[in-house]
Amino acid sequence: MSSSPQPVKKVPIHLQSAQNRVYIKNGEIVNHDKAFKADVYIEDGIIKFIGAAADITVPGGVRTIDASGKLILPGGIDPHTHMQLPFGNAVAVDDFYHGTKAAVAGGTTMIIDFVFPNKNESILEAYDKWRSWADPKVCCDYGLHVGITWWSKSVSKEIGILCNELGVNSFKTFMAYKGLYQLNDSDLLDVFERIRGLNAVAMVHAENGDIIAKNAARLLAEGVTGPVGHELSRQEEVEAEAVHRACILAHQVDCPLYVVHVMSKSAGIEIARARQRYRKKYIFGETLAAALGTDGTHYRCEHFGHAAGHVLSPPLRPDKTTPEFLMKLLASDDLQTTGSDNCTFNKEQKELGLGDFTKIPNGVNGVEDRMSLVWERGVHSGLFDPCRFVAITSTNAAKIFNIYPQKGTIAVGSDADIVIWDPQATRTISKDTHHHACDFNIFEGMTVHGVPEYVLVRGRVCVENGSVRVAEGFGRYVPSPLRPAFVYDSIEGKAEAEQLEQQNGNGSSQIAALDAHVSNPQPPAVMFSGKSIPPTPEGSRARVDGIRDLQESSFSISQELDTSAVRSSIKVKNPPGGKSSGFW
Ligand SMILES: NC(=O)NCCC(=O)O
Ligand SMILES: [Zn+2]
Ligand SMILES: [Zn+2]
Repeated sequence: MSSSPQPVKKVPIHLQSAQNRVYIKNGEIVNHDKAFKADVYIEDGIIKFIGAAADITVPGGVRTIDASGKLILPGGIDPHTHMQLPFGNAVAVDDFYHGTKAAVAGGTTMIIDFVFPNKNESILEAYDKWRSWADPKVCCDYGLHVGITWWSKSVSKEIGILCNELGVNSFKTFMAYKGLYQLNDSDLLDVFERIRGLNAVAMVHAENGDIIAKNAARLLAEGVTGPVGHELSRQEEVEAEAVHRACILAHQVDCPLYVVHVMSKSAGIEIARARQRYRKKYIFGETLAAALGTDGTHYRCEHFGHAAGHVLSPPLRPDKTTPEFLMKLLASDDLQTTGSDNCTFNKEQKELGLGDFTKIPNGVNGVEDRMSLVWERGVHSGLFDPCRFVAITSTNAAKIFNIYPQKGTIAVGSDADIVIWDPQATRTISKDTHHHACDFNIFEGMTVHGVPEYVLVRGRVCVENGSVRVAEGFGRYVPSPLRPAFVYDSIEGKAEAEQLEQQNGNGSSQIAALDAHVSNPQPPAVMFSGKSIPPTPEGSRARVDGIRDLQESSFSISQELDTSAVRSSIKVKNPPGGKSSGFW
């Protein structure tokens, strides 16, 4: 990270009115590629000037914010939310108002939500429905991915319309939720091929839905009905197998693939391996605030509400070293983004799954706490620097979904989505003080460093010293154009690279290179403001050991879990009478 000043031009700006005009002085700008001291001037929601105070004339009356000792960051982009999602018999309680208010309170200034069409529903109609829910309520800008929850010629045609006319460039497929959204391999191949043909981006929920359905039925029959059954039915090899298969399916048809919610070490390793195999092309991996900030031991809590409050898919892992392992994969660019999968249900809604874990509505909070959590566990703990923090909380998502540099950077001409970040301040997370509509917080009681002192959404000051003043409907829909250069430029160099490889006849050396990489990960250079933040030696060792363990005995972690001990400790409430119709 350099601290080089930007080249500056004298910009004579003479302002008549203070409206929509903000001047931020004395802060340190942190982008994904560099950090430097400079002032920022904003007009009508756009960054107009970055440079030294001496190079700008700011008249009185303009709103001035003194950012001395603070960092000026691009607002967070959460690429994975589900506001007011209908899921089974419940609707997520964070609607587009409460959800985006919570986002802004935590320093996230854009979300990308998911349209989930029902089976046989037109995906265009579903898109319109989501727009009609979101547009009047969003407090910050938003984009949409669309779920390919079923497959037909009409869906294929409508994908083209979404891409060419409606600003959607990313489509989520499901290898889980059998009988609901799950596609088979043949359909997945067709969907990936169609997406590739449009220069769009495929996304995948990678868990093997057939295995999950079988395991869930067996566990229920054995009397394991509580939330622990959720994780037992979909242990990490079930996730890793699907990640592996999805990467190969996508590669077969040359389609870029973004794997959402990577929740386990084994799945993370599969992404790292695929990225090595394909030379960083095709495959991108996202993990979640939940996976970085807590773990699956909560499923063993005997209070149903507490355990069910942590249920999401794929589940949190009971292995307590998983969060740090995933954080290190983010540090080494084996994973690229962090989302929240914010999809919140109240205790009463979670109780739909009393007596049958497959009926617990899936989802947790995270949109408000994602930024602070990643700061705490990534930067504050010394694993990576603030530039990498910006990359994995904002810039990489903007690049992958092709909204960069409008979003994801502090630059002249970019939207003024800005967070003034106090890296030393702390806050303690609680359901009693959060801005979500839900009555539970999976990070309850955690104290985190890194607090957004000010948050500007397109130039509008929405957070100021702890007070959150958002405007319902202020946010706008942000279209995502086709062919993200960040994704497609590298893919299109593929033929050349493969030719070279064939000439060198070095197929097997790829594996050797991968093994060298994963057993000897290179810690990133951690420099900030001229100070070196060394990665903890214990941490590095833990990562190496973790990867070696995984390599020595494939998927050993999930097998080690003593399920018989868990089963005998579960109280059976309302054993199910018949076949479950839960979320498989
Ligand atoms: N993740 C989760 O449990 N709920 C939301 C739906 C999904 O992302 O699969
Ligand atoms: Zn999913
Ligand atoms: Zn999700």
